Amino acid sequence: MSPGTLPQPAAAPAPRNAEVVLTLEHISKSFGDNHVLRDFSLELHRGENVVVLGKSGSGKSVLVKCMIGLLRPDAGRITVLGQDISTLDHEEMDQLRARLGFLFQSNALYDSMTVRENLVFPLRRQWLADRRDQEADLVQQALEDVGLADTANKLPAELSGGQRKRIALARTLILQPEIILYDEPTTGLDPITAREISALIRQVQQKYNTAAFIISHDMDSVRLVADRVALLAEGGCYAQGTYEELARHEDPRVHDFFT
Ligand SMILES: Nc1ncnc2c1ncn2[C@@H]1O[C@H](COP(=O)(O)OP(=O)(O)OP(=O)(O)O)[C@@H](O)[C@H]1O
Repeated sequence: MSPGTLPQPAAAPAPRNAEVVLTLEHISKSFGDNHVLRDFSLELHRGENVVVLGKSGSGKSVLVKCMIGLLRPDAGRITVLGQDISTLDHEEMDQLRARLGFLFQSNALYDSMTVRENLVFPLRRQWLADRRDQEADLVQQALEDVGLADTANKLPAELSGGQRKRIALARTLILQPEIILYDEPTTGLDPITAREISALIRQVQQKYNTAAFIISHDMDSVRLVADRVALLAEGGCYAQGTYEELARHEDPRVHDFFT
């Protein structure tokens, strides 16, 4: 790559006809007089990366918390992998969450555990007992997927910020999630490392055909990872389209994000 040349987005799959794996229908959520979500609707397809953009305080985290059952919307329906989450009991919700992957901004790695111990930790769930005898292979595969095959015996403190982000992603991948929720995956990383993480998000999508719901403010990353961008404003899905479509949008509320 010559200096100053921007990396081009990887060729995206054509997910529009693919199965819908997550549906948010007419979601509303208020805290007292603060009407955070108002009639928000969005669909996510298998194999598709959707980025949700929105100003600080617009309700992105509230939306994610509703999706994973940590907050109950006041109105609307959320269907994840074919299940209306309002009908699930605690255990059913837990089992559904195990089919989702989360990559938190903080990485949420255990500092006192080695990389291997961090990776096997999520496999210790009761209903995943059948995968326990494959632990070593699963750890190896997940570390290879993120390009860090030789770090199994290291502690998180011995790794760089970008490497810790990769290990956090490996820990998510070990559960073979069908949908991955990324919360600002490149925040706090330098621009080169941020691009490497964006490329990795694309590689994971292409290898496993996972769907991803990504919250990001990093427009370089948004351009690289998004098949579709949805703008959360005034509590609703204010606009959606490809990165290029929204960047050309006439409404300054939309294209201001891209300038
Ligand atoms: N548990 C809660 N109780 C009361 N208000 C809440 C609660 N959670 C979120 N809010 C309010 O909802 C609004 C949206 O918050 P949210 O954290 O979803 O924003 P965000 O878009 O994720 O912002 P940022 O980009 O800064 O992380 C804010 O006004 C916040 O104060």
